[in-house]
Amino acid sequence: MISGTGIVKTFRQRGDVLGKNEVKALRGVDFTIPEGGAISFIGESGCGKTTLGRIIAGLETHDEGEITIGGVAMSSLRTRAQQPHFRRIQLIHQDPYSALNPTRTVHQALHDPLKLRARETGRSSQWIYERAEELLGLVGLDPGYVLPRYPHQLSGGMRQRVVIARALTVDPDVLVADEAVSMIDVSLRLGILRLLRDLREQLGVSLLYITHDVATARYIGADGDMYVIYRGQVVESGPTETIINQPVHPYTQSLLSAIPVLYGVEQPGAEQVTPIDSLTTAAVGETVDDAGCLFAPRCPFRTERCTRERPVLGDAVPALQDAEGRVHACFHPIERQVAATSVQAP
Ligand SMILES: Nc1ncnc2c1ncn2[C@@H]1O[C@H](COP(=O)(O)OP(=O)(O)OP(=O)(O)O)[C@@H](O)[C@H]1O
Repeated sequence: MISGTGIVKTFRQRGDVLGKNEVKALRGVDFTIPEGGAISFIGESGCGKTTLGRIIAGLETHDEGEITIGGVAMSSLRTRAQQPHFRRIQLIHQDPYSALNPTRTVHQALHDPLKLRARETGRSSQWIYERAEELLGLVGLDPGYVLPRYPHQLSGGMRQRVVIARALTVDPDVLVADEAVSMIDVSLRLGILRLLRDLREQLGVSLLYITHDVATARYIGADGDMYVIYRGQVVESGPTETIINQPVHPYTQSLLSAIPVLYGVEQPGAEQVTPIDSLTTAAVGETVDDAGCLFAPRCPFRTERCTRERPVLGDAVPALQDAEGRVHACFHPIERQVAATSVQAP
């Protein structure tokens, strides 16, 4: 199990002593990735989800908080000693082309990490070749075809499968998929999502799925938890199906109201919330950063209290965690029917 508590990250520009241009990317985030489970971080661009994914994968430092991997608190270790722990968490980037070295064939891309793995586990060089073929087979590629090829000779979907195969060379416990299908041709996306789900089933690897897209998050982690992030704060979290079917935070409701219609003729629930995208960014700029709910300037249900006080996840009214296992940071949590519902075609 991997967990994080109170993760804070602020980006500061060099020389910005007064912190005038600092960006509060994460404001005290808690999360748990259960063994073999699938969770998702969801939110609009800039909310901090990529930064959180990078911190979890050990690719970015954080200012406050603790990451615990398999019961070991990372703050108790020196950077070098943290590396084998973070290696158990592999990040899959959204752009498979930039993730692969264009001057190296697939064979070369897999050979180096496998050679290291062979050394660690006392295996032969023959094993390296066999394992490369096995991993490519596992991600649905024909080793004979892809091994001698360079990234540019493969489709976007194939490249992403190679990136996933490379991540698997170290036998990870967790795959962090950051918008893993957003730069892939639409027709190939479902195949990659299905592959991630299959890998979880076959290998028992946990998935952390980072996205702005509710539908794919649901596909990947319907049985896991969803964390809705707004401006660096988790505003609602809990079982994915509960969050999608009975969201209580107005931001989650806005995200869900904005889901495109998927099947046949559908209409949004009667209580649809104004999709936040239709609000101006000027409204966002009105947020007073040190007080009040971060979502208040865009919230159609805000009250005077919301502009004065900041609700904390789990502390807000009512009690800590409701019967559905969901926590939220809102003073006025009300279930609203916002997701699209099926209606009869005329
Ligand atoms: N290296 C950096 N230096 C300064 N600011 C950064 C840096 N990385 C991220 N940020 C800022 O931190 C905030 C969170 O960024 P992050 O990339 O984590 O968001 P995101 O939700 O993943 O967005 P996207 O989906 O667009 O990648 C943003 O305001 C971003 O501009």
